[in-house]
Amino acid sequence: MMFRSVSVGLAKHSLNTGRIDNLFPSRGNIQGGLGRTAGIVREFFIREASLVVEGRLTRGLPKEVKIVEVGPRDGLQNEAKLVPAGVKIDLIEKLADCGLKNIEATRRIPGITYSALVPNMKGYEKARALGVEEIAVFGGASETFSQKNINCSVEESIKRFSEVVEAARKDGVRVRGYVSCVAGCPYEGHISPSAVAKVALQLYELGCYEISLGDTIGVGTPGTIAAMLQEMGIAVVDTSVCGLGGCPYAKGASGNVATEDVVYMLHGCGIHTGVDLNKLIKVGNFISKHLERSAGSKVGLALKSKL
Ligand SMILES: CC(C)(COP(=O)([O-])OP(=O)([O-])OC[C@H]1O[C@@H](n2cnc3c(N)ncnc32)[C@H](O)[C@@H]1OP(=O)([O-])[O-])[C@@H](O)C(=O)NCCC(=O)NCCSC(=O)C[C@@](C)(O)CC(=O)[O-]
Repeated sequence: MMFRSVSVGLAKHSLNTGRIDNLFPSRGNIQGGLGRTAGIVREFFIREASLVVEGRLTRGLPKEVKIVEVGPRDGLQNEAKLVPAGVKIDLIEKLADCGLKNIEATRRIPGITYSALVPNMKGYEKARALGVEEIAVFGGASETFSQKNINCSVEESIKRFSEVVEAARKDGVRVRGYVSCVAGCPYEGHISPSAVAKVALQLYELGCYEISLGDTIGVGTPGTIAAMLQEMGIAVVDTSVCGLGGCPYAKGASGNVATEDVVYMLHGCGIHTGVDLNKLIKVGNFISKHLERSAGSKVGLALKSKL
């Protein structure tokens, strides 16, 4: 079995420039006249660019990555300020216009796959009534988180999902499976890779076409993620515009990795996403303005004044 999707933690940590800097020792090519920070940043980009050209940085990486944009659902679910339906619809349409082809939401535009989160048959019936073509069932690798999030044990959740997946199969609806707390739980702490593998396998065997492994509270490191995954080669990443979101049932959830930052990093590594970064940054500004907060993406902040 190959898990093709990892959300949040792995991407978050691979964006950490400290770690990247440690990997590539300085070649001392800072241009004179630049300030210290600008010099370091410039040096980093020069080094990164030359490594991309040499192929050392990108060897073994996929040519293309599918981004699953979760901003309109996960991103807004924890907002104190009510986001009117009109703003949500605008957000979804603007995200689609950036080239994002997979968006977690319930607004439909031809050619875009919209998915809705479904915990049980009642949720499935509501999603079907809205005409969604894809749903996601969401379980957890931690018993306590499962109880807090969906009010049942992990075992009971799998029973509920089996009914949902069976109904979806009959209706020709695709089902994605989420496993939360794969790198740690806010209530139980360490979660063993075998607990993650067990739930992931159950979801896969039920018929989920893709399993999204969520580091719900953002505690994973390359070390913990590598211990969990036997096969790497991940080419699907869940992200949220502006880094919005976080599960309200996971205390300490630190939000999601920002779509803008992931797209920037992937493009910088020569990996195709089909997403227009400039447009995406504008969408980030649009929703940040509405939520009255500064952009949650580093790239959004850095490039804001240039657009
Ligand atoms: C799952 C339930 C509904 C179980 O809730 P429950 O109380 O165990 O359900 P129940 O079957 O006993 O029913 C109780 C009442 O809820 C109603 N009900 C039952 N089901 C539904 C439904 N689907 N839609 C609307 N209403 C529903 C049902 O009809 C009944 O209403 P009453 O008859 O008493 O008036 C509840 O625990 C719940 O709503 N949990 C919230 C889950 C949630 O939204 N979590 C956040 C998203 S998960 C996340 O963010 C993590 C993720 C996915 O992003 C990945 C990651 O980062 O890790």
